[in-house]
Order: sequence, then C-alpha cells, then structure tokens
Amino acid sequence: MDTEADLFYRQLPKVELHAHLNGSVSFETMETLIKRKPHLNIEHSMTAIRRGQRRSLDECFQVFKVIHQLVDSEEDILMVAKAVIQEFAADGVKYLELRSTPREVTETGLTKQRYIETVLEAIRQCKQEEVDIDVRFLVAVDRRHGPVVAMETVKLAEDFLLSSDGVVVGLDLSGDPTVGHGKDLLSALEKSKNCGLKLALHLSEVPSRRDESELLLNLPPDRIGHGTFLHPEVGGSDSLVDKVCKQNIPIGKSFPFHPPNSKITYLKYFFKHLNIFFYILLTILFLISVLS
Ligand SMILES: CNc1ncnc2c1ncn2[C@@H]1O[C@H](COP(=O)(O)O)[C@@H](O)[C@H]1O
Repeated sequence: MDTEADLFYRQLPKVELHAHLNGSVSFETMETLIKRKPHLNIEHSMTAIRRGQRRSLDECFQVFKVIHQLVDSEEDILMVAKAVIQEFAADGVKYLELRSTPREVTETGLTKQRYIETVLEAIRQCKQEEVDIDVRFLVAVDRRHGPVVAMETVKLAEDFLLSSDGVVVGLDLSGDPTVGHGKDLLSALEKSKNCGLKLALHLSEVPSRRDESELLLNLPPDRIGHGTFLHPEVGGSDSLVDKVCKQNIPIGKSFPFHPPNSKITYLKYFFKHLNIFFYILLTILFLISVLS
C-alpha cells in the first residue's frame, strides 16, 4: 500500500531527462509483450533487474537484447511508447526526454525511419488524449555500430528536427561504453550540433576513459549520461569535473559529485591525509621546543 510519502513524491511535478524507451518498459507492458510472442520462450527474469539486484554492465546489455526481441514491430513500439509516456505521466513527470535507438527488423518490415515515426505517433496520440506531460524525443546513436551508422542516424535525426514540430530535439550517444572510441564518432556529433540538435552523451561510464571524456566534453554536450568516473577520486580529473561545473551540464548522477574546489572536497582531503597533517604538527611542535 502507498504511504503518505509515496503519494507526496508521486504528485510532486518532476522532469525526467534520461529515459531510454526500451529501458523504461514496465512489468505490466512486458507481460503483454511476452504473451504476444510465446515462441520466444522469454521469462520475466530475463527482461528486468529487480530492486536491490546487482548486474554488471554486460548483463544489462544482455537484458536489452532480450527486450529488443520483444519489441520488434511498429505495433510493439507504438504500444510500448504510449505505455511508457502514460506511466511517466501517472508518476507525476511533467516534462519527459525520451531517447531511443532506431532499429531495422527485416522480418517485420520495420525501418529506422518508421521506428522514429512510430514513436512520434505515440507522442502525438498521448497529446491528443490529453495525457498531462510534455514529451520530447532524442534519436539515439549506438556507439557499437560505428561512425558510418552514426552519421546516417544524424542525418535522419536532422530530417526529423526540421519536420517534427519541435518534438525531436536532440541526439543521444549510448551503447556499450567499452566498445569503440568517441574520437571516431566526433564528426557525426559535431555535424549533429551544427545542425541544431542538442547532445546527450553517455560518458565516463567506465574507468580509463579520460581522453574520450575530455574530447566529448569539449563539444560540449547538453546532457551527460552517468559520468560515473569523471571525478579525480575515481580515476577522472579536476579538469573534467571543472568542465561539467563551469558549463552547468545536467548529469545523470550515479555517484557523489563535488566540484574540485568545494568545501566538502577539501574536508575529505583533510581527513584522508590526517596522518600527514599530524606529522607536520609534531614537526612544528618539535622545532618550537628545540628553538625556544
Ligand atoms: C546502463 N547504462 C547505459 N549505458 C549506455 N547505453 C545504455 C545504457 N542503458 C541503456 N542504453 C542504451 O539504450 C538501449 C536501450 O534502449 P533503446 O532500445 O535505445 O530504446 C540499449 O541498447 C543501449 O544502447
């Protein structure tokens, strides 16, 4: 049963700036999809990460593969997108930035163009049905597919930017962060920016990506996905954190994030190196006693 706090938080008007369409499918919608395709033998445990359950990034991407098998036609996309929008609205979200990677599925005749059009149709229908939410769409580039596909996706996104009456607003860069390097996608991202698409970039999601993050932050992006390893304490750098803070880029936060010059960081530094301060203090006391 809902507590008073649950109700309060549900009713609180909210913005959702990091929603992957196929990462936002509810248990109920998943049930409908599984029933529609019994031949796939998919069970619920293969499509969701339960509260408190820990999964590696690799396992998360396996889950998306299964979901993609379930969502592979215009009919599925329309149903899923409408349900996701209605559920966010029921949760008190007033502004939603939905992102999704357009896919081609030969067996069902789905093309990338129709994929985007179908999501836009779902947004249009929700608006017509007066669902109380403002939805924008970001076309996603999957970094695993490389620079050629990235450039094709940018061109597609650009067409929709001009024809979707303000619903398509940007480009998202996502996909397995351990695959490829951002430098190969830079020209596609620059083109995207130059034609007026906003950029939502997944970066520093895994360690040892400082060079890539530096490069991507120079674009700069308008949204950051995760940014888990930007901070110097986890292998990032002050320069990376500085760029995010100075440019005020909203971040899909997955870790405590302090600007390098904040009081909290100084205090943490002090306590971390307390033993050094103690030795310095002893040395000063020793020198005072010797000299006096
Ligand atoms: C866990 N952190 C993450 N890091 C990077 N990319 C992620 C992601 N979570 C989701 N995606 C991206 O979103 C796709 C699923 O939604 P769509 O089919 O596009 O709607 C995944 O295949 C992946 O490319």
